[in-house]
Amino acid sequence: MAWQEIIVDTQTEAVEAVSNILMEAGAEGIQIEDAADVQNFEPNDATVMVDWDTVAHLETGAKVAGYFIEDVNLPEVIHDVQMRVHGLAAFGLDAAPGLVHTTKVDEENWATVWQKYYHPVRVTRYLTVVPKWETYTPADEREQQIVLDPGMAFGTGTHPTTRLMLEAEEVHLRGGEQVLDVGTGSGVLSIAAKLLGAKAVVATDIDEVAVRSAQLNLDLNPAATDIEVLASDLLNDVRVQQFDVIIANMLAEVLVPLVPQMSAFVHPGTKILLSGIYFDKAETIKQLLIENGYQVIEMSQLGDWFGIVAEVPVEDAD
Ligand SMILES: C[S@@+](CC[C@H](N)C(=O)[O-])C[C@H]1O[C@@H](n2cnc3c(N)ncnc32)[C@H](O)[C@@H]1O
Repeated sequence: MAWQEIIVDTQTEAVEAVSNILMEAGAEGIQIEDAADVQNFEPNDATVMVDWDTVAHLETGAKVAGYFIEDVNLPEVIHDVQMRVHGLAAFGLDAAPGLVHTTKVDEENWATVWQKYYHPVRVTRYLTVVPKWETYTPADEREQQIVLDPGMAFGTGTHPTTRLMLEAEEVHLRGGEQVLDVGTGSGVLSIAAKLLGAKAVVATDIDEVAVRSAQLNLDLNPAATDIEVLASDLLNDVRVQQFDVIIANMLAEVLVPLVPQMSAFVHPGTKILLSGIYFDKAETIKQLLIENGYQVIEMSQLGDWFGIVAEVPVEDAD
């Protein structure tokens, strides 16, 4: 059996909490390397003397590695682990630097590993995510299919943060909208927007792998026309225009600079659909929206994750 290794660079005091996070994320085993173990090492009668100059060890901090079975959805698990490690500060634990990385995954074999485990999922009332190698017959004529090759990008449609956004799109899109999808990942939310009647979509991602993966997924969906995918850090490379709907499923740390930047891209009535918000950041993002002139109209929760829908207020006609 092959294993995926997810490693968190952290501090001694956070080792136990990070180990718990990795176990809760599905790790089958944990390995800890802690500089403090070397510093506090006291040989006793039963210990052979260790010459630390000749043994590879950490000089500072700690590394916690979790071992996951090969079918794990790596981008989604990494995202979860990253969020929860960042969240430790709220409990007074210093987990810095809190970097999450993996041992190299062979991109060639990635999809083959997936195919055994990845099947159609009806994510919302009308939207079903179907892997590209499956032939699927919808249960009724209202059910729409988003065909995806999961590749290396985040967004198979089943992660709670993506589900919150798909549900929000289903509720708030009316048809004919110009949509901006920031941090498109696999492109899942852009494809959904088109299936729900959007006129055109601009989809961005900072990650070139995601940009390529989104483009490949658009090509699998006949409805995914008029979607422009571009590489951009937040909105830096997006041509200024006014969108009717802006969607972003990203960590709160990334939403914080995004919210003020959106002001140049909205008009009265523009809807903002945000997700990727871990529960302890929901109030911060809500207040940030209010400070930037938005009216928060909906907050939804799935497990530990929040979605927020806000709107640019429309002036009263009288
Ligand atoms: C949680 S995933 C969301 C993917 C997909 N939209 C979904 O809902 O499933 C967040 C995405 O945002 C992208 N991202 C992170 N920081 C970004 C930034 N500063 N600018 C643009 N995209 C960014 C990541 O590469 C990733 O693809």
